[in-house]
Amino acid sequence: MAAQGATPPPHPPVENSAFAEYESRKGVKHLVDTRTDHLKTIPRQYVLPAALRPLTAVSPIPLPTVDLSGLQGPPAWRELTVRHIALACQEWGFFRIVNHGIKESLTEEMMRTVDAFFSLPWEEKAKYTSDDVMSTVRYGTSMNTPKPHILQWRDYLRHYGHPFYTSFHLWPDRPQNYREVAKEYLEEIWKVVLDLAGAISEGLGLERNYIKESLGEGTQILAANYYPACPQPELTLGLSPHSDHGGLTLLVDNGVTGLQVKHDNNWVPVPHLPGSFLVNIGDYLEILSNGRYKSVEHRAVVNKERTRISIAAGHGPQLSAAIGPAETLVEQDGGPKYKTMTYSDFMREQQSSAIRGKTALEAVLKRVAS
Ligand SMILES: O=C(O)CCC(=O)C(=O)O
Ligand SMILES: [Fe+2]
Repeated sequence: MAAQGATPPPHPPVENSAFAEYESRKGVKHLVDTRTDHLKTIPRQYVLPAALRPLTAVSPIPLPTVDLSGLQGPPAWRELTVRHIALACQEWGFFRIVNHGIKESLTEEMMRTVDAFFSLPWEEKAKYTSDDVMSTVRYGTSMNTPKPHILQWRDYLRHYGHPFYTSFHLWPDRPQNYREVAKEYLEEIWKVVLDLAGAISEGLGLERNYIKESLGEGTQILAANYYPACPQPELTLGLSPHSDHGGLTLLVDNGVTGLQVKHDNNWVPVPHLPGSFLVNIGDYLEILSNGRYKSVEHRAVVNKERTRISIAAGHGPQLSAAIGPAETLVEQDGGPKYKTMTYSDFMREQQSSAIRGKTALEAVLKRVAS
């Protein structure tokens, strides 16, 4: 019992008595939709300790914006674009691309289709739940791991993309056009990723095809995130700080801001820019570049008014590939900074952790040091 006269708690008590473990597995959209009394406070399972709450963002600082059409231009223009990308990778690890060739109408259709998927009855989406973090198609809530953790205000759909023969037949078949739209979208994204891979290889002083060859058949993973409006956004997060395990992630949202990027130890909010994609460096490229480029921590905050949807497409090599630093860079640096391991082992480790940040990558670094 609280002592009389004690300081009141910093936020109103959370009305969560009926919110059982089983209910939380149904996710935040289900929680918000089924509360006819209008949820005013969030269940305590979502309340972060004070130190981890999203209070510390600084004002937006413009991210580098790269005009990708330069990669198709005359050699001097291409060279400038390659340098622009290299600088953005070095300084930020996060940048915007414009004139990337993906039709805005396709991105909008993909966004509507994803929205329609999340709007399906919970029982339909539940067909895709799985405790296996490597599952080909997976619908869930909070973080990817089934390990106990403070819950996050996020539902997600995650599945493999290119090469499509491994998973296409297992993707959601509702809404009816999901497979068709998602395939077209992911195919277009894959082309842009190959263009970027060529430019990034050159920027690192490697052959233009270096990253493309290292990707091989590749592993493309789509993560669609659904963050409903939240009555107490200051107490929780949509997605906790993490880096992406792949090399390059292409990200779009539905125009509702919420992404924050860690830059110079500050959380910087990233505003929406219509028609652009955000690109970020993930762990595989940090490893391949022997640490010249760093994967960047980012997180998603939620808000009181509007549902936010984001679609991230991550790209790494095929699962069986050994990931390690490029030989040429290792020679220049006098040794590898990361141990080589298979991409699937790395991904499993990263996706299983309930404390994210860059823990999986740090584990790889430690193995080299010891
Ligand atoms: O919602 C966002 O903006 C971030 C999503 C994200 O980081 C991810 O899915 O890996
Ligand atoms: Fe991410």
